[in-house]
Amino acid sequence: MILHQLLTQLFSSYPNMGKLDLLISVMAFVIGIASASLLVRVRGYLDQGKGLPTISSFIEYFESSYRQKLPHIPYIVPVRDYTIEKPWDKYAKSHSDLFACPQLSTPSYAVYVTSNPQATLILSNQAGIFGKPVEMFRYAAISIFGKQITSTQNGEEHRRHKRIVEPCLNEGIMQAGWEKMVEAYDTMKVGERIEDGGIMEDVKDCMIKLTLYVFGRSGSNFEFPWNIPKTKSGDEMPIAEALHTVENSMIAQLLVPLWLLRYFPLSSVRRLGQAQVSFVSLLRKLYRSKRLELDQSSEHDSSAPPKDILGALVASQMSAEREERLKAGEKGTRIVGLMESEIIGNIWIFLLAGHETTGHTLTFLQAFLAVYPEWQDKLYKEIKGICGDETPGYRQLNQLHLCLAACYETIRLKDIVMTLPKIALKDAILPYTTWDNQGNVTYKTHVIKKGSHIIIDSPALSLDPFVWNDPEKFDPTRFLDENERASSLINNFAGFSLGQRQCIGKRFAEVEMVAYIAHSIYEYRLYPVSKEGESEEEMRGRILRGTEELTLTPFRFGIRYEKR
Ligand code: HEM
Repeated sequence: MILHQLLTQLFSSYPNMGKLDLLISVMAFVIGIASASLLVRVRGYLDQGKGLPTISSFIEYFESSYRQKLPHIPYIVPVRDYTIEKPWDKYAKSHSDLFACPQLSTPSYAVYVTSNPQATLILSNQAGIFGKPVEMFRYAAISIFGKQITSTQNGEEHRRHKRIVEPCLNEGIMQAGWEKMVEAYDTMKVGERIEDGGIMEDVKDCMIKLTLYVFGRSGSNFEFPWNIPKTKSGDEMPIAEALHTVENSMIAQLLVPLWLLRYFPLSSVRRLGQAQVSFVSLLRKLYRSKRLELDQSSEHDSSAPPKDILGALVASQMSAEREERLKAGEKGTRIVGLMESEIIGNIWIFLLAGHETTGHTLTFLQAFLAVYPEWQDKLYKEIKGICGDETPGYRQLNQLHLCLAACYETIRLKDIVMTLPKIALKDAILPYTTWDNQGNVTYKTHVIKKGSHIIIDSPALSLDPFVWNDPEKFDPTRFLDENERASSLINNFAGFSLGQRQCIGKRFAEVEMVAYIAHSIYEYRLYPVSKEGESEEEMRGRILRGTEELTLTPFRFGIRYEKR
């Protein structure tokens, strides 16, 4: 209507011009103004980055799931400038640990990438000045089932989620996590036929199944067969199959709308939609029945906290509601804690953030141990020294320092999450350093305008030679307590992020990983499986490499498990 009126007015104002010519002229004028304002903005961001080395790009470069798949086109799609193979290289070449990264696709804000340790601490700890860029695609996409903690902004919204989510990862859940991992490990040995030794053909696939199994069993005691059968299409899928299918198609689940998945002409794609629908509907039913169960049991006995994550989440929510009722009496009708969709969203994020990260770390860890067998001997010595002839148990967890250090060292060298984006909520100043060929460092600062995005380049930070001795070397002892630099290194280690937004499942991941590694090294020696005609060097390169999917993802490789 408005458009019609505008056009009528326009045509009557220029009666001597043809309608088509007039329209073309107006469009050219609008495009010209838009391009000029874009250029002015980009120019502004170039000015903001003055004095810094620059990597320009036409695309939103920090959405990791796709950048590695694109061809390298300088200034347009500068794939090689951000290589995941050698993350520190770009800083080494430019002698600076802060870059300006103007992106034509995001003209409303400036973008920077940093690997500076002090800047990382400031960005992580000053939550009122640096928030989360929650409008970024990655955070918006993962809220498909309901808002969840990872995509909340610092402050009230994040506190509301954390208040409910954090208490559910309690001591009981940690112990259950250990027990379920041991159960998963035993199931895996049978499923992969390696009980008496043999080849695990696809380590990544096995570790993903393993951590999914742990999530399913500690999530809500779901039945989890090692080889999950496929149900007929059209049926509601059993939870293990729904979980497994959703997990296997994470990028499609996040990118493709549900209606398209459900009505797509190919049955294999429709199956993905069916898995999503089943997954959410099963979680909803479980949530409601858990509430009912806890409601009834609390009338008789409130002493035993639930030992499954869903139960603990529901208990945490119900306790927030009870607290509110006590405070407000009969008037206590205000909604507190999380809505049902947010509970589902948080269970989903536990799955998404929890099992793939842990599975990939365990895969890379086994690759490191297979190519550096001396570390297997050291781990075995620690495990035997602490557990003797008993198989490792949860009570020994806090003594297995080298096992835990090996997990940290793996994440240092193979940073699974890869980028930690932040947004300046106010104008701010960030430190950075430059250095000359002799290694003489100059400390500098840069003004960051409100609204700018700053990406913490955690893989590069973990390889910074000014922080880590011999950074490329796999050496877990750098994380041991007796090493005097260890505590300061751990405090600055960004593999689990830092500050208020640090990984909430860090301890759970540590429990799972130490349980697996302590059990497997206690029982087996691990050997890499080479391909025919492959040199030692090539084999190492192959099994230690990864690619970018949702997280840093190992390629397919096998490991021979030999019984000790
Ligand atoms: C080796 C395993 C893991 C690694 C390396 C890891 C790493 C990370 C990182 C780097 C972040 C920050 C992400 C960002 O700011 O965008 C994060 C956040 C998070 N992680 Fe993990 N994680 C691991 C395991 C887990 C597990 C097992 C769980 C759940 C049980 C979990 C749940 C979460 C949640 C809920 C957040 C969001 C926290 C918040 O925003 O307050 N993670 N993780």
